[in-house]
Amino acid sequence: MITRHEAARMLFGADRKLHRMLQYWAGTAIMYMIVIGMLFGPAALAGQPQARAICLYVAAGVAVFYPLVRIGARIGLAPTILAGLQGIFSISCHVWGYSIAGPLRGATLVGLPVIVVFCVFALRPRQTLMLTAFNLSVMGGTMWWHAAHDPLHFPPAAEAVNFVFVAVASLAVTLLTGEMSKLRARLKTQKDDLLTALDTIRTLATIDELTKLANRRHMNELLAQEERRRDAARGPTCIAVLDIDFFKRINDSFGHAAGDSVLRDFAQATRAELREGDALARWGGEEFLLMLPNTTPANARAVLERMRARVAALEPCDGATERVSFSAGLSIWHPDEPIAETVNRADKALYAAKVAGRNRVIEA
Ligand SMILES: Nc1nc2c(ncn2[C@@H]2O[C@H](COP(=O)(O)OP(=O)(O)OP(=O)(O)O)[C@@H](O)[C@H]2O)c(=O)[nH]1
Repeated sequence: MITRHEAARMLFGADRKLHRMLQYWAGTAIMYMIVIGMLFGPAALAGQPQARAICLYVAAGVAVFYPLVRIGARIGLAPTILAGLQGIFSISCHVWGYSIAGPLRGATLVGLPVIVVFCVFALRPRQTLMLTAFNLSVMGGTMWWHAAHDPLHFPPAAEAVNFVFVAVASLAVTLLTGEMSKLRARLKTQKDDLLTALDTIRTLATIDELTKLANRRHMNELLAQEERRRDAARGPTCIAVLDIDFFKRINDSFGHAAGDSVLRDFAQATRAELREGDALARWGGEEFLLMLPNTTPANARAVLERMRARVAALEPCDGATERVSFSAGLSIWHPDEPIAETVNRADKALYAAKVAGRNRVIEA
């Protein structure tokens, strides 16, 4: 059986924008049904041709707009065009209804300002004003024509008063909805600005500015995530701490800017060896933390050796003869051990690699 949610999805589509447009369509369809049904339903049922014709016209119009909205969304038809067409259709219904509703015609005038309200989300304030001007000129022309040709049923004084009322109401609604549109546009700009700011904050909170690798805070989150995911069925997780050798010498001999450049090149070279799911972060000054999930120590060592080869191939800084190298301590995470302890062991292994002469990987 189809659930309510599935039925709504079938009728209004999955896309949020289309969903909203079709909801508006449904809103107007219900409004037409109520207004036209009340004004002309009984007469149409009694076989009165004018009443039947307007009921059919409205039903056909409503039916045509449903596929038009759906197709329009697919082919990228501007919502302005659709809203304009629906506005014009609605005006024609009102004018026709006004002409044939007899003493009940005043009721159709109430609907005129409502047209503007329904179009406000798709039209810009100037377009809404144009629609209102069109609306009032067509309705005003109709009233004038009837008053001139059938003053008995359309007394000129009453028509003039009706027109003034509908014009005042329509203009007031237009101005108000115009203000609403401006407010919406301002809110949208503010929302976009906030999203951009949020994006920047997120980047600043997770990325190291110099190397563009994950920063220490983000790496801690990834480690905690890995710890929570602890899954015996998966392969082991390896952790390595990498440290550039004699980095202070680079700084001291060639300046801080050269040191920064080495850090950037180092990050780019080592990152090139990562698979999806691996993580490399700047852990501190010239120290980096590598997490390789689902990787055996032998494979982790192979990754580190490839990184070492890439780093060794980097051009030394201007004036330097020695190439950049790094030392690393590697440890495997035992699932019964806190992951921070695995990092500690890798750190100790790194120290051992430094003591043993640097430019090497030592396993904890
Ligand atoms: N250029 C630059 N240098 C940094 C940055 N962060 C830390 N450093 C420097 O990195 C150097 C690290 O020096 P040490 O801890 O003595 O290590 P090392 O010279 O690499 O010696 P070993 O690790 O024992 O091989 C210090 O001089 C820090 O000032 C940075 O962002 N940019």
